[in-house]
Amino acid sequence: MIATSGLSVRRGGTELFGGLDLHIEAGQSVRLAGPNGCGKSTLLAVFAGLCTPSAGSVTIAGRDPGDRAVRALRGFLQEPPPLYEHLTTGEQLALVGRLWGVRKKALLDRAGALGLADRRDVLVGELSLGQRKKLGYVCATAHEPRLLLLDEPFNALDPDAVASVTDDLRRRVRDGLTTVLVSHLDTGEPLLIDRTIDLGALAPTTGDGE
Ligand SMILES: Nc1ncnc2c1ncn2[C@@H]1O[C@H](COP(=O)(O)OP(=O)(O)OP(=O)(O)O)[C@@H](O)[C@H]1O
Repeated sequence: MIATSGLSVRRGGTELFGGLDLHIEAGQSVRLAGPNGCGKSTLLAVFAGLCTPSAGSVTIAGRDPGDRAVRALRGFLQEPPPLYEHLTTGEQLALVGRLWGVRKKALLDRAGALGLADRRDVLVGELSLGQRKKLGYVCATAHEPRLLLLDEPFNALDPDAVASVTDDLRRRVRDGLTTVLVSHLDTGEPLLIDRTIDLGALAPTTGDGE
């Protein structure tokens, strides 16, 4: 599903990943680990087509990460989730549903199951951090992606929400979803992680700034 060859990314005067060769097979669940600043979010951004490598290459399902077809198979829960502050929760879901051809009701039901039922007519800008995270999760998974990039999906979630999101993810993983997860939180619940990649073990090199 994901392949990198000789991948390096220059950010903030630091060269990250040092020529990383990586293969993540379809259906695998991978956790990116390592200390603050080692490049976990940056690697997700590369997989999302939002950050261009300074060296090497990356493909998703054999294509460039920015390819249109890749966008349809990939979901990305960013930290923080990009949402429209001036839309209501219901309008945000309707917008995402329209983009992907998914019924608004189905998305409202999923949001309701995460405890957002009474937030439907509330502006996104007036949601709490945890509520935004839940909404971001529903949006990121609205089109039933085959690849899901997750940046701190459990941040700010209460224990019930952690359990609900974990259950949802486990179901998707069992159905063949490929996941790349960044999380500092040990939820205490196995997420069916096949492999942990320690980016901290790849020493960054410092040089001229970007
Ligand atoms: N927008 C940016 N512009 C310049 N440098 C950046 C930018 N975002 C991140 N960096 C730098 O890139 C490096 C990797 O950052 P990144 O956020 O990917 O690390 P991380 O492992 O996800 O960290 P954390 O665990 O704190 O979330 C850091 O040295 C950081 O300063």
